[in-house]
Amino acid sequence: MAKKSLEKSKIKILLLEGVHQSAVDSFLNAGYTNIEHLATSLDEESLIERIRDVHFVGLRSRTQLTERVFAAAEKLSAVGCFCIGTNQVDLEAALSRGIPVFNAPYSNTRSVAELVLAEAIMLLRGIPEKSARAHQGEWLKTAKNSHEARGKTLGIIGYGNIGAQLSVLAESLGFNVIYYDVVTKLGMGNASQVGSMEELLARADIVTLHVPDLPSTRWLIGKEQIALMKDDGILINASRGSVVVIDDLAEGLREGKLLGAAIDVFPVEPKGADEEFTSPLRGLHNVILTPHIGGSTLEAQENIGVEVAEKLITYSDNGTTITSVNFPEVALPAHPDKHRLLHIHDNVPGVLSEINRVLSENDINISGQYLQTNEKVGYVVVDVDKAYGPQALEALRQVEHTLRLRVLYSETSFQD
Ligand SMILES: NC(=O)c1ccc[n+]([C@@H]2O[C@H](COP(=O)([O-])OP(=O)(O)OC[C@H]3O[C@@H](n4cnc5c(N)ncnc54)[C@H](O)[C@@H]3O)[C@@H](O)[C@H]2O)c1
Ligand SMILES: O=C(O)CC[C@@H](O)C(=O)O
Repeated sequence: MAKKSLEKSKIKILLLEGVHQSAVDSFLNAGYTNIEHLATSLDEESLIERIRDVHFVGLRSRTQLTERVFAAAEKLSAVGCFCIGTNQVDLEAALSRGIPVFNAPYSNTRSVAELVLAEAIMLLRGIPEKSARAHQGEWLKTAKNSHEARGKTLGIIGYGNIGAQLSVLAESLGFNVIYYDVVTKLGMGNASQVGSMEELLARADIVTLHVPDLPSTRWLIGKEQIALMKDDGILINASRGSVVVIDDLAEGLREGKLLGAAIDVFPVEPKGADEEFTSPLRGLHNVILTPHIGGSTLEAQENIGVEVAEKLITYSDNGTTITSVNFPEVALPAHPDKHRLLHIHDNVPGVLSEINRVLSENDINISGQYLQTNEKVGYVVVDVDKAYGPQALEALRQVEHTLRLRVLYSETSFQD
């Protein structure tokens, strides 16, 4: 049989938004040399043009991978989000085309936790206003509204990877930590879970948000919730811009209900450095505004680059989908001297037996078979140890409900 593998140098990788060089190096070290590395994101139209011949795309939080983009991405095999959040990707559109999406769930969590802790202390001391005044030549030397962190109550909403890590750091500084999560979770150290968000809002001196962007977390904190917070409370949001009603927060700050706030994420964020950032929070004293940089440290970005590139490389070379956020997860062994067929299909009864019928009719011997499904998609991986003709692959593609068939030649991957 003629060798069908696409040379790795022909597999096109598009990396957007200044993904760290460590990602590029990982691809190069794995033999993938056809890499386009852009410092910015692309708008939908530009992306539609650029993505047509791309096999793997890497992005951060700014690039929107919409249904229209996926429809144009005929060769796309997988998506790498070089960050935690995946709300910028239409995961359903990806899944319905048999495209797994990967992210980096841990690599920047420490960076966010450190920033939030620093902001909590700065806000407790009124530093944003004092610093701004000093820059203007004023000397605001006062202890008014200035507090130690020791003994204050930090309320964490969303006790996941970031929330739990913050909890440990905060306790070591003397904060009492309480948290609210929709899932019952064991607290780190002496931190204790409270039964409702309302209870947390009423008890915490500082409320910090670490929930994902979900329909249930949209506008979680608005006028009503701010009213429940302590007078002179502090609100920190480094999760997603859709979680806080910014106009309500601005009102709470202007009216003096809240002592301060630190906001890293916004309902609408500038697409790039040349677009003006607008927000009703601009100009308010004791408010720290940061341009979505909670996870933007060199350490985190370098680790993320390696982590996500490795996931894409492993999927390309071997078919493994472990930790994909939208796809059935399969951990696969190496496949020396075997061809590996990756069959992705709608999860309906009968597809597996149909695949095996085609293999049997084409006299293809199966040396290993793996199957995993989620509610929408089935992922069948078959290692075969016998040469086969193009008609067998075509017959597999013709199996009803097939979304995609990829073939990995023994050592190199073949994109189809
Ligand atoms: N600012 C940044 O640069 C930056 C960097 C990294 C992550 N993030 C964002 O931070 C957030 C948290 O990330 P993570 O890695 O800790 O996520 P995670 O998935 O590990 O934890 C989220 C937690 O929120 C809980 N949760 C879900 N809905 C909830 C609700 N309605 N009320 C209370 N708890 C709820 C979940 O049960 C989970 O424990 C995400 O939105 C992520 O995108 C932002
Ligand atoms: O790096 C980014 O653009 C996103 C950072 C953060 O929001 C994440 O989801 O990890």
